[in-house]
Amino acid sequence: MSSTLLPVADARARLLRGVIPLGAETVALAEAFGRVLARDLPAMRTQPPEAVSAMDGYAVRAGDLKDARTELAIIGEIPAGHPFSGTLGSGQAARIFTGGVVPEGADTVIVQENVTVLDNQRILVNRPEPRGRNIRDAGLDFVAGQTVLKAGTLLDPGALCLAAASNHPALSVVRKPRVAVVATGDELLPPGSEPGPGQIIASNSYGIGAVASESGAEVIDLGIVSDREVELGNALDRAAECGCDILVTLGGASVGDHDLVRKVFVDRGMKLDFWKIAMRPGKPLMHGRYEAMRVLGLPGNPVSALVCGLLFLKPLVERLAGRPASEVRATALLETPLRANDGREDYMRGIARRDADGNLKARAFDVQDSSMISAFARSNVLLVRPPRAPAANVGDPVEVLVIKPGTI
Ligand SMILES: Nc1nc2c(c(=O)[nH]1)N[C@H]1C(S)=C(S)[C@@H](COP(=O)(O)OP(=O)(O)OC[C@H]3O[C@@H](n4cnc5c(N)ncnc54)[C@H](O)[C@@H]3O)O[C@H]1N2
Ligand code: MOO
Repeated sequence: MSSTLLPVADARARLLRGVIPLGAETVALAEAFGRVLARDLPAMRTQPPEAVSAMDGYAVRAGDLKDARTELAIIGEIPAGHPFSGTLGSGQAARIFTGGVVPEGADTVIVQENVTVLDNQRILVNRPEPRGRNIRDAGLDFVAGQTVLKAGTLLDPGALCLAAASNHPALSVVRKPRVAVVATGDELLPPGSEPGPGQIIASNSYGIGAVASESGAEVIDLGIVSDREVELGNALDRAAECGCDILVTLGGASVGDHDLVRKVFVDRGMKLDFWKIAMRPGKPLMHGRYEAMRVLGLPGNPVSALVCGLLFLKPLVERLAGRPASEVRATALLETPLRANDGREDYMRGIARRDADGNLKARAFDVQDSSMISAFARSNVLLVRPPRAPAANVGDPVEVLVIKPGTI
């Protein structure tokens, strides 16, 4: 049966084929953290705008400092933001502070630790310094018109600082993908409810919403709808009306009499791209297009939804958001044996750790039921078992998809 299922790599390639970053919008600098620059950013000014002192000390002429110790006359004081209007002549010094503009005539700054103050008009420079010491030339950091950040840059703390210093109060960034999430199922209630017989708490929206927003999306929670055609159809309309780029459905993806998502959506005009992939967990994954919107149907089992979210929703959102793919994989050595795999690529919940020698070791949990949220929450990796992988022994290499990068 599994030979008819679409391989995971093919499904991912189909999903991402031709996907390019969304259009641009302008946001204030204070809102731009984590966004992606839509255009090259030119500096609107030169930094520093003039030669400035890198230290607290005295601006001098290096040519005056021939002797081991030189006495100089102080002609003024230059704090940052208060340039000196005069010119420094031979035998003269100006008190200067870090960031102060180096006055005309001066070419060197002596740190105050190397100076003896004789009185408030004279100093003794205790040792000569090479010309240019402790001066930041104009344009050391960047010059006006220079491209300081390239289109596609993720606006991290350093990039934001640079954009601000270049005098941009707002930035043109890639629009955030809008991702609507709808949970389907008669048995579902929101957290904080008092479930009746057969009812459970809908958890998947929270995990999937987090995957989407972590990947750069704006998430719109469309709540819970029952397994009724009219409600599912309404959810599709609501997502399309709110201009969503992606609608994620949770549950109702399989073959049961109440698994209606695909049927209802196809009846309403969704173009089905694929349904059912050779993956465990996550076999009933569905992808389609409805008008301008992509539809990703994730299975209802919480672990299936989360694994599909990481493998499909995350790279799709990242691509639309203009972000680099953040998926991290590594090779680990097995700490426990694994059985031979069947025809579905298996993503086993497990734990990886570094041993005393720095080798990455991984083990899968004994029970791999796709309903077990607790096991997923404890995992820091998924052990990836290709279709038909033979049994593996302790010490054999295994590919791991790292889901908590900070932990190994
Ligand atoms: N005869 C077959 N039965 C099933 C097959 C199959 O091939 N033949 N596939 C199984 C696999 S694999 C999966 S995965 C599940 C997924 O099915 P659905 O996507 O239709 O999911 P549901 O039936 O709606 O729910 C499954 C399970 O998860 C719970 N659930 C659903 N939504 C949520 C939510 N938002 N938060 C928490 N838990 C949720 C739901 O109550 C069910 O227990 O189908 C197998 N069956
Ligand atoms: O594919 Mo289902 O996701 O095995 O549980």
